Amino acid sequence: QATGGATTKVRVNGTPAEATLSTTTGGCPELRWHCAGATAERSLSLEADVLGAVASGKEVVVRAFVADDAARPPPCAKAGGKRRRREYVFEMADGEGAAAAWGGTLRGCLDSFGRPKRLFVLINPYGGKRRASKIYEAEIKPLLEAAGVEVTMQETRYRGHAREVASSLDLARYDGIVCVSGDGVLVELVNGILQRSDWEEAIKMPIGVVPAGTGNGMAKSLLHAASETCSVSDAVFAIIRGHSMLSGT
Ligand SMILES: Nc1ncnc2c1ncn2[C@@H]1O[C@H](COP(=O)(O)OP(=O)(O)OP(=O)(O)O)[C@@H](O)[C@H]1O
Repeated sequence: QATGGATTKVRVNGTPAEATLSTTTGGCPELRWHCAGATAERSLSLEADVLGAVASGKEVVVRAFVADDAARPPPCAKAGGKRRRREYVFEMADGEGAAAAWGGTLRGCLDSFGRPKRLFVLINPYGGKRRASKIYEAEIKPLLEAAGVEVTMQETRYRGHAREVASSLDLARYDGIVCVSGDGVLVELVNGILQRSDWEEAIKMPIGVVPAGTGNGMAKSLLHAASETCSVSDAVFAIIRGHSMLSGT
């Protein structure tokens, strides 16, 4: 709040720039900067583009998930193209105090979005083309780490295992459950939850699905409803941003 709208001299990944962190305007807070000599202003929407942010010394490192053409007209325009992880290092001309203030404001904004912090991830290594475990290591884990999500991972070892896990999982330890699978494991998970004596409370647990099966009908329709394409990284990013199957968002 204290830094809302103020323009500050920075270096962004080494290039001198003027940057603004606006948190006071209505709509989604955003980070905008204009590099010396550049024509276009660049912007990141905290809600739609940013995974996490940390201040360290006089730097603020912002981890984002954006399309290559990150220069977009503000505010919060949807990026075209495939998103990938990018890191922006803002070195504050005003030093450590300014970096700490920005870091605090960014974290405060990100925290206010109600994103999940602790996820239980269930992976079916035998679903679809049997690539779920590789997909997890290569694409899912790095994104969740960049977003600072604490993950407990469990691979299903046999048919019916997901149902068993869901029927006895200590749900208080998690903000959500994610299936890296097709529809079969997802159905088992829901059935396991419905089998619990506390099912009426337990069924409120947010559930997400990352497509790693054959048909992936559920992942496709959920991502379509959220105007996202059906890719692993889009599904993970939707989960990081707090979209889940049961909330219907
Ligand atoms: N370790 C395992 N060994 C054998 N079968 C398993 C194992 N883990 C889960 N399963 C079973 O695999 C079945 C299919 O899984 P899943 O839905 O993930 O993939 P899929 O059938 O390829 O995808 P879709 O359902 O989207 O077409 C599930 O019903 C589940 O019971």
